[in-house]
Amino acid sequence: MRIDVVTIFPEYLEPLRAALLGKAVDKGLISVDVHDLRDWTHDVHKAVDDSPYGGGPGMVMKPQVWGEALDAVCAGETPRLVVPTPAGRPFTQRLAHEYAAEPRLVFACGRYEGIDQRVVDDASRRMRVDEVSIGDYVLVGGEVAVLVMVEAVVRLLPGVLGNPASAAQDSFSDGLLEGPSYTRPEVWRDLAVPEVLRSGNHRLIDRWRRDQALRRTLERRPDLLDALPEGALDKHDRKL
Ligand SMILES: Oc1ccccc1-c1ccno1
Repeated sequence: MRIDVVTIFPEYLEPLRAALLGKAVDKGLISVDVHDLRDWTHDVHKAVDDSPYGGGPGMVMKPQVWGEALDAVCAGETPRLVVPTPAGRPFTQRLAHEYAAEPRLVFACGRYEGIDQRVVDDASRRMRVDEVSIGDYVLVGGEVAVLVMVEAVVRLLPGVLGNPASAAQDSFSDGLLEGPSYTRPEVWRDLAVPEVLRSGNHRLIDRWRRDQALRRTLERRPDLLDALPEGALDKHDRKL
């Protein structure tokens, strides 16, 4: 997978070269190129924003600069363009899986009051464009959202995680939140590991884990239960 990021703060994306993601680059599983948007300015001040039409607070990122940058960065194999924005569709594990199947992703990091909408409208004439939110809160810029999305996507690629089964048992992989996890010692500060996990009875252990996941999902994210496909809950699940 080829990943490109366009930003006015390239240093914000340094974590993409560290740890798991850095290893994925070293293994040749992904390539990551970060581009400074200001490289496509032509004025001495390297201006990337301007006042909003219609008035209002803040500044809007200029279409000319973004247009030239995306023309250059998106050249070659047509990418899927992802634009983080608080006004975007939710970024979910399902969307992460979709992105993990893409050969090329380009991320456009907006700042200020956002990017002139015509940049998305123009790009949509040549490639698939997603305006995506990582949650219902406001950040200063899209860089942090890109770090979140790239990590969620790249960990799904074959060969990235040490144990591929981990991704298969993720929270959300079966539509539910993951239940609690435990490791040694058996008792810690008078708190004991649930006995069933030490029983060696894997049928009971699997049932207990499923019950814990259902209870946690019901308590914290009942909306996920409503979104489960027909037949996802068996008769035991429905008794909880
Ligand atoms: O708040 C933002 C500002 C710029 C770019 C993205 C965001 C955002 C907030 C939530 N998801 O994305």
